[in-house]
Amino acid sequence: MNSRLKSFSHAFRGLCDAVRNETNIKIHVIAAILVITFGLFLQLSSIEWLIVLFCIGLVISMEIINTAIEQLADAISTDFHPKIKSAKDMAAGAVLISAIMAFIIGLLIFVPKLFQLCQTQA
Ligand SMILES: Nc1ncnc2c1ncn2[C@@H]1O[C@H](COP(=O)(O)OP(=O)(O)OP(=O)(O)O)[C@@H](O)[C@H]1O
Repeated sequence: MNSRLKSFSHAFRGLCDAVRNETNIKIHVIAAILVITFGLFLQLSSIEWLIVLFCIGLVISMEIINTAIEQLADAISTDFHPKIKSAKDMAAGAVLISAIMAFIIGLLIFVPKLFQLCQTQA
């Protein structure tokens, strides 16, 4: 197989493994499907779609990197090690920041749209 195609298939296998085995990633994927459905219903503008899709991609990517770091750390040692603690906590912190930012951005985009919808219905 062409080496580029091989790298792509490894990446795709990693993605499938992550979604199949990691509960947190499953939750993020379900949340992403709900947000996209809601976005279609509220007819987001192009720029709003760009921001929403970027946030979804960022949070899921961060969660996958966090899982990869956890697995790598566990493969090295499951004994307590301050550096492993620090690495795992930092990776979890990165997920937390991206999720909080995505949540705030989601509120800024969706709440005014919902108010608009309620006003037009009233
Ligand atoms: N080998 C270790 N040495 C030191 N601290 C560790 C070690 N393994 C885990 N920890 C600590 O325990 C926390 C939880 O680690 P764990 O690997 O269980 O991830 P988790 O929070 O269960 O992640 P997830 O829910 O995404 O699977 C880490 O953030 C870290 O603070």
